[in-house]
Amino acid sequence: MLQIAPSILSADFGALREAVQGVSADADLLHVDVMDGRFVPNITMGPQVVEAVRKATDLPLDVHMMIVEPDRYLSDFRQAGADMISVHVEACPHLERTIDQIHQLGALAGAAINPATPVEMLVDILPELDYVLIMSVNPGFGGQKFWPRALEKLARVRDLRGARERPLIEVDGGINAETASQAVAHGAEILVAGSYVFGAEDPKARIQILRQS
Ligand SMILES: O=C(CO)[C@@H](O)[C@H](O)COP(=O)(O)O
Ligand SMILES: [Fe+2]
Repeated sequence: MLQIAPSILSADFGALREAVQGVSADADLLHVDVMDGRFVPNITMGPQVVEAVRKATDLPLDVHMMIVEPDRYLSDFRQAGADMISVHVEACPHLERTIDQIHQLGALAGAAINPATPVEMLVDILPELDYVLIMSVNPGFGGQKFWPRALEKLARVRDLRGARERPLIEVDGGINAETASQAVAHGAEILVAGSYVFGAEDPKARIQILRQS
């Protein structure tokens, strides 16, 4: 079943609780973008914000760590309420150990990859992953244009997975009604959408449109 994960990066931070509660009945997950100004050229939120969001909703929290040395913060984010944690392959020299740590903390573990990183980097770790996050923009900011070659990458992960049910395939960046349909046709099972959902007057309606992809 297709899962829709609104990204709070594009929500009104002055009214974050209301924004989160406004989508809680319609979304499947809530996506939280953690950026450190080093792995990506932007700084966003830390465990305190995750804790606040945790109190505002029962939705599973999907925390996307765009930081260097994510191992140092896994436990803090888990304690703050993260249910799913993805780390970037490009930031993890010992990815297997990092994925194992996420599992030991009791969360689902995902590996995220930038547009320029081939999905084949994941071949040997694939059976240990709960999900793969394919970036369809260069990470760092919301509101960017979908990178069409991400579609081939989605299809390649689906091929690599073969007959197994896991890892689930998540796509993140530039998702709207049109790109959502294309992504789903190429294997996406979790759609992250920030500006398309929270930039709209009626975020719930946008979630319903994505669900029809
Ligand atoms: O991880 C990121 C950006 O680095 C995303 O999760 C964005 O929040 C998606 O925003 P839109 O492209 O949907 O506006
Ligand atoms: Fe993200």
